Amino acid sequence: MSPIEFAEKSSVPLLCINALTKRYGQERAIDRVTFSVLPNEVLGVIGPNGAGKTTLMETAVGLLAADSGELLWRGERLLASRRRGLLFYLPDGVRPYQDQLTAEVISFFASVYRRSAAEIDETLTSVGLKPVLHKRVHTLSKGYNRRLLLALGLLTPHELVLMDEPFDGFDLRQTRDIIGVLRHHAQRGRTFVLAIHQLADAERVCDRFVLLADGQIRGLGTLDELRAETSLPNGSLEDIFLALT
Ligand SMILES: Nc1ncnc2c1ncn2[C@@H]1O[C@H](COP(=O)(O)OP(=O)(O)OP(=O)(O)O)[C@@H](O)[C@H]1O
Repeated sequence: MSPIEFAEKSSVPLLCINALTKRYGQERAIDRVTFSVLPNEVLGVIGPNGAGKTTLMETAVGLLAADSGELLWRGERLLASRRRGLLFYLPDGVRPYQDQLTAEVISFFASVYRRSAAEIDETLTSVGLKPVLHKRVHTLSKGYNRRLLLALGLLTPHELVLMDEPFDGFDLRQTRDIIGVLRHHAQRGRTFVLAIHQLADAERVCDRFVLLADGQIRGLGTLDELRAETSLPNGSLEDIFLALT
């Protein structure tokens, strides 16, 4: 592919979310949310508790039915029936196959997606899961359960992986390691959408940000774009979020 073809291909959004709205009764948990996800980026959906991050992810992947709005995949309408094959979603706080050994869960997932022994080994090493392979999933600590979820996400072939609070349960050093893993996979062709409420973590891992409050987008762009928009040339993501909400 020539450099020009590559640039053109890269500038087509992988996913466009157009005016997505989801109500619970009278409450609009997300309200006409519109943004694009670019190939190979790490996009952060940032917002405080109750902002609508989980609802946005679950509506986008089709777990919840939207009240209105649509999704486009590489410019074409994406029906709910095709989403499972294109988008992989890692929810917050689930424990997959609780009674199984961690090694068995990994091995099952890897066989479904035909991963080689080398790919499995690399994934287990990168997320630091090897010390607990002999343990049953329900006995894993919160941080190790999170590592298991990350490993499962990385073993899938999906181009776009959405993760709800991927750093929850990690200390500073573990968060830094996992940020490195996600950035490495983004460089190799994966795209990530991460719902994060810790602004400092988000600032370190994400290329661009969707700032969400009360179900509505309050800001969208790179840190530099958001700094320019808020006239805060040296502002942190936290400063920007406070200025916009
Ligand atoms: N099943 C539900 N029924 C009714 N209201 C709901 C339901 N799930 C979420 N909500 C409401 O929708 C709004 C958005 O919630 P959501 O869980 O999407 O936010 P969030 O940003 O993911 O929050 P957190 O960071 O606390 O997980 C909140 O006001 C919440 O109370």
